[in-house]
Order: sequence, then C-alpha cells, then structure tokens
Amino acid sequence: MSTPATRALRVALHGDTILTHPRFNKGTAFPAHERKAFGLTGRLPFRVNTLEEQCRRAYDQLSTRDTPLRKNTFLQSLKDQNWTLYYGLISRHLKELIPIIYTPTQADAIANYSHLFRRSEGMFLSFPNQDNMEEDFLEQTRGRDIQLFVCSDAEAILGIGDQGVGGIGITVAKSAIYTLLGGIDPSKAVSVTLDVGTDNEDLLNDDLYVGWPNGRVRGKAYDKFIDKLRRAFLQPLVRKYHPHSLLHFEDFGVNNAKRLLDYYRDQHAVFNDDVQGTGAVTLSALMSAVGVTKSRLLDQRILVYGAGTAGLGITKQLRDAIVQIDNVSEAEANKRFWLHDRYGLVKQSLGINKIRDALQEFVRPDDEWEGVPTNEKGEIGLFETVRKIKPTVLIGCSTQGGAFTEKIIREMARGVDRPIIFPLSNPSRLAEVNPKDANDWTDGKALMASGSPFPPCKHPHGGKDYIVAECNNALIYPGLGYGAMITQARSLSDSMIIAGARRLASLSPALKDPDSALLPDFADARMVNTEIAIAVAEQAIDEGLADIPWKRDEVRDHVMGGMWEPVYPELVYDKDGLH
Ligand SMILES: NC(=O)c1ccc[n+]([C@@H]2O[C@H](COP(=O)([O-])OP(=O)(O)OC[C@H]3O[C@@H](n4cnc5c(N)ncnc54)[C@H](O)[C@@H]3O)[C@@H](O)[C@H]2O)c1
Ligand SMILES: O=C(O)C[C@H](O)C(=O)O
Ligand SMILES: [Mg+2]
Repeated sequence: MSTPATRALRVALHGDTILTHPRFNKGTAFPAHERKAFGLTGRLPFRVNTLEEQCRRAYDQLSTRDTPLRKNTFLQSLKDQNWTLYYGLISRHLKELIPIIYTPTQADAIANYSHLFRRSEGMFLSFPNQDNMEEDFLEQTRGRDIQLFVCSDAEAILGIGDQGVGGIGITVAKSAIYTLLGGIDPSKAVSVTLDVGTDNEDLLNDDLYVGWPNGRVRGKAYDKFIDKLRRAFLQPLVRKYHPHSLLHFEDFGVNNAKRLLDYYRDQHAVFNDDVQGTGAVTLSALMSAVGVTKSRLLDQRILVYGAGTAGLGITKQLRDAIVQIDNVSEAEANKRFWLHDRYGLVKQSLGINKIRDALQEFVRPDDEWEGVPTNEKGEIGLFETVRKIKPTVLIGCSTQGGAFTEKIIREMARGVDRPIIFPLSNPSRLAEVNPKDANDWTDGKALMASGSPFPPCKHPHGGKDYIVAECNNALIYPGLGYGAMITQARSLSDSMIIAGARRLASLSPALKDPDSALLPDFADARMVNTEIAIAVAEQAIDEGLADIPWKRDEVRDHVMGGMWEPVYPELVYDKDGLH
C-alpha cells in the first residue's frame, strides 16, 4: 500500500464527471496543469486553493448550520462531493466533528434517513431482490481491491432499535471512522445494508420511507436469505476476490449478532463490533480504573445491566481477561459477574425460557438470594442487587436512559470507596446515568466512562474537573481492524483483541495521574488506533495468523506507511485509468 501523497493516480474521467466524483474531485484545488488535462480550466474559478484554505471555507460554511443534525447533513453532502476535503476537514476538528458524523448525531440522521435522503451511498442488498444479489454485489466491487466490508441488518441500531434501510447510516459512519482513525483508504471500503424489512411502525406508515416497506423477515426466511448471502457473497466472491478483507458486522439483533460471528469466524477475518469492539474498549477502561483503585480485575464484583449483545460481549471479554491476566479458571472468573436484564437479576429460578442459552454460564444460584425482596413475579430489581452484592463496577448497556437512579448510585457509593460506573448506552439520551449526576451523588468519587461524549464534571469540593472517558468502541475497532488487515490475518483472534485492549489501556491518562480520564481523549484517537493496530499486527504475527512476507520488527513501518491520509494525490489523465 502507499499513501495518495506518494503516488500519482491515473484517471479516465473528464470534465463534469471528475468534478462530480467524490474520490477524485479536488474542486478549486485542481492545479492549473490538471485543470488543463481534465478539461476543467473553464469549469472552475481562476484561483487555485490549497486544501487548508478549502477546509477553512468549509468550516465557515459548517458553522452557519445551527443544529447538530443540520451540520451532519452538510457534512454528508460534502462527502458526496469531495472525500479528501471531507476527511481533511474532520481530521482538523476531530473532537468537535466526530459526535456530528457518529454517535450521538448520526442516530438522528439514521432515524430520519428517508426524509434527509439526497444521494445513496453504499450497497443495498434487499430481500425482494435476493435473486440478483450476486450481480448487485459485483456491480460495486468488480475489479476493486476491497479491504473492508461493514455490514448491518439494522435490527438494533445503537440504542434506537430497528431502523430498516436507514441502517446504512451506521455502516457508512463506522466506515468513515475506519478512515479517520484507522487510516483505511475509503475507496477500499464498502458499506452494506441488508434490507430485510422493518418492524418499526413509524417507518412502515411513512409513505416517504425508501426501504422495502414490509415487516422484518425472521426465522427460516431470514436464515435462507443469510445463507444465500453466504453462498453468493462470502464464499465465492469475498474469499475469491477479496480474501484478505475484513468483514465487520454492526448492530444486528441479539439473536443474530453472535450467531453470525460464530458461524463465520473460522472461515474469514470477521469482527462483531458490538460484541468484540465494545468488550475490548470496556476492558481497557476497566484495566485503567483498577489501576487507579490499585486492585486486580479478579477483585471486582461486576454488575452488567442489560444482557444483550453488548452486555454479553463485555461480560465475556472481561471474564476472558480475568482468566488470562489473573490466571484463574473460567468457572472461578464467572463468579465475579452479576447480569441484569428486563426481568431483573439473571438467576436460576427465572427458568430456562427466560434466559438465553448464551447467558447460562453467568446465571446466579438461588440460594445466594434468600431473604432478598422480589417483585410479585419473583424478580430482583437493580437496587436490591446493588445493596446485596456491593458491586465495585456497574456497567450499563440496557438502552434505558436514567436507569441508574440517585438511590441506586448512592447505595453503590455506600458499599465501595471508588465506584466504577460506565453508562455505555448510546445515543446520549439513553445513557443509564448522566455522569454529572453520578459525580454529584458519589461526592466526586466515581470513576466513569460513557458511551457517548459528555462534558467534564466539576469536583464537588473544588479542584480539577473530572474528564469522563468516552468508552466507545470507535476508540479501538479501527485499530483492531487495521491491524488484522495490514497483516492479512486469516482471522481476528481473541488474543489479537486482548493485545489491542492492553495497548489501549497502556495509553490511558489515568495511568500517570489517577485523577485523569480512564481512556485517551478522542482528539488523540488516530495516534491511539495506530498503536492498537501495531499491537494487533504483532500479535497476529506471533500467533502465526499473518499472511505477509515481512517480520515483526517491521510492523510499525508497515502500519504507519500504509495509512491513508486526506491529502490530494497527483492526478494524471489516462483513457485506460480509473473511473
Ligand atoms: N459504548 C459503546 O461502544 C457501545 C457499543 C455497543 C452498544 N452500545 C450501546 O449499548 C446499548 C445496548 O446495545 P446492544 O447492541 O447490546 O442492544 P441489545 O438490544 O442487544 O441489548 C439491550 C439489552 O438490554 C435489555 N434491557 C431492556 N430493558 C431493560 C431493563 N429495563 N433492565 C435491564 N435490561 C434491559 C434488553 O432486554 C437487551 O437484552 C445500546 O444503547 C448501544 O448503543 C454501546
Ligand atoms: O455506534 C456506536 O456509537 C457504538 C456502538 O457500536 C453502538 O451500537 O452503540
Ligand atoms: Mg453498534
């Protein structure tokens, strides 16, 4: 791989066709000789701008948009016009603009997809067109070197549920983050949405809805569709033409996320962000927090509220790390976890009908709960569990905004000196507790990390503000994915993920100063993901999963040298070139 800055691109487009092609368009930054070669001299105003000047102008235009959603729409249009300018602008204002193109604002853009629609981006594999799936796939990928597929069926978008075809919005946002933070060349990434209908009544009743207006396909018909996808897409096409690509699954429903991951894991480099990315970033934040409390992972009593895709992914990742780092058996490590779902504590007497198979190893025995008050259905509420087990760690991934009430947080703070509290549900309004409140209710003692960005908290007794770490999988997945891609890894193993999480934890500001944030700032996210990619690539080589001719001590050079950057490449007209 080489960066655009170092290699001229040969392009077969001319006139308007190059000006409307977001990959090659430079707008007013086309230099005079390229204007001449591509027939643009009379199509552009005289003055040639630098990318820096274009970014300044675009930032001024953006600033006139008065709501986050309007800014999001503006940036989407900019991306449709000129990738280099889009990524160049966001890179220059990373911390300010990531929340606009990603969580929380992208949730609103997704929910309003059909109304904001201007121009399509990505690949739509729709249930009614399934017989044409192979051709639809080839149309967009033929002859291309694809390194990344980001794929969603939109059943569980962020915490806002089934969003039908609007789910394309999460795959393009995740892809853009791969480019910004992981250096993936955007021309080598494809966002895919599987439109299998929706059960979202608002969408179904909306005559402007642009997806397939049908109830969500489930059961055998869904499995058949996925099977077709597998036969048409993964086996002959992806493996044949893009054998080293990474297949990233995002925001599938709880019943499909883990199943798909397990199914594909041995066949290709696959990654489920909600399970593995979330597990990894939460592990890093927790490693950092136990560094502050000077304890071990094994010493924690961990309460996970919301035992869905993310909740179980986090639990297993933390459990596996305890086994690996503190050297105990899985059964021993499992005892450190208490899971809650909509039916309260996950305990034996709920019966197997309520508890998903995947949760079985974390079911708590009934005799532990004798004498603890229950509701009329025999369920144990969050407050009762907190009072009984005195958790050191409380993690929220329930989509229930405000579920960590004052009473619950104060009870937790009574049982432990430095409560570790991670409200991870997105977007911001679904956070289980506003970190500012948790800070006040714990007298500034809580160690916190949240799924979406929140402002720093004032210390109740003066002193330094507490920076709430953003514990979002975007802080780690671009590096995990890029580390796998650059080494052409045959799979993305658990040890590669743990290596990435450990590297992330080692970069935490709290390591040096216990009053600082538990994770690095998003302003540094590109550097952080580069380091993560290096750790992952080294681990892939150590494990024998890499398929590259170079050695471990060359990893850093390859990782850094292979990263795409938003810089205009030199363009040369060639009738047989790219188009
Ligand atoms: N910070 C991150 O990086 C990150 C990553 C992934 C997911 N998330 C967030 O986590 C949330 C969950 O995502 P998911 O993909 O796991 O969704 P999911 O639907 O698979 O899981 C949500 C779980 O919460 C449970 N739940 C619902 N109401 C509850 C209640 N009152 N009490 C306890 N549990 C309840 C549901 O039954 C379900 O099991 C979302 O808001 C998502 O944005 C954050
Ligand atoms: O998309 C995010 O912001 C993180 C995560 O994947 C989620 O589903 O919330
Ligand atoms: Mg997600």
